[in-house]
Amino acid sequence: MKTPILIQAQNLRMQFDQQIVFQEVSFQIRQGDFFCIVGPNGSGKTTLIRLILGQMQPTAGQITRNLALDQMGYMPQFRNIATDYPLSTQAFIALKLIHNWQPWLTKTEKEQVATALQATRIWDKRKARLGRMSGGEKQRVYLAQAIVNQPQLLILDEPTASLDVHAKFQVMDVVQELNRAQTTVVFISHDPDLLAHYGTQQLDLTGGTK
Ligand SMILES: Nc1ncnc2c1ncn2[C@@H]1O[C@H](COP(=O)(O)OP(=O)(O)OP(=O)(O)O)[C@@H](O)[C@H]1O
Repeated sequence: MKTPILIQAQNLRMQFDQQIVFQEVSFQIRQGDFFCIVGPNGSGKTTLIRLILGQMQPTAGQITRNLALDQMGYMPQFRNIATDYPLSTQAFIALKLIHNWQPWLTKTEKEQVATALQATRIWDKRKARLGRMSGGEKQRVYLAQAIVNQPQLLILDEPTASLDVHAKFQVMDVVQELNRAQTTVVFISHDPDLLAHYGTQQLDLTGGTK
């Protein structure tokens, strides 16, 4: 039996001034998918993610979300962080949960941070300063922040692009475990090995302007 549709896109067209980035793009993302978006630089992968996240509206076409915006977690492309960045790993992950009206964590929220630290296998580094961690560890911290409120849909924009082979598979193993535990994954990558190994669906934006 097919699982429920979380995202449905019909005939999407995206244009900035005279530049058509893509058009006639249609797809469905179902619960449990490991949905890969591929295409060369500038083909509109990040733009498509911004449409899914509701941060932009398409020039034409329709995108329907059958889940709330706060049910989506997003890990952007690699951001390096200065070595003197003052926050610990766990404090950085908790930033996602801090509310202006209550600037401390509840017991449940502390448990959510602990769960995210364990799921991404950085529990032992929870008190380490983020700025001093390796590239692969930082990526797992960003991943932990993206999953701390247990989103139904997790969107990853080239999560392994800057990593060596070992660190790459450490990140991907965590993502695969999350997917097996029913988190739907949307995954942008240029890495054919990863796409073949983990992907269950693929949307190719190559030549999307035609
Ligand atoms: N807000 C914007 N205003 C104008 N042009 C934009 C805007 N956002 C994206 N673009 C343009 O849309 C095109 C697609 O950009 P996008 O970042 O989505 O591509 P991408 O496939 O993610 O690229 P990469 O693989 O290099 O990350 C680019 O030419 C970019 O300059």
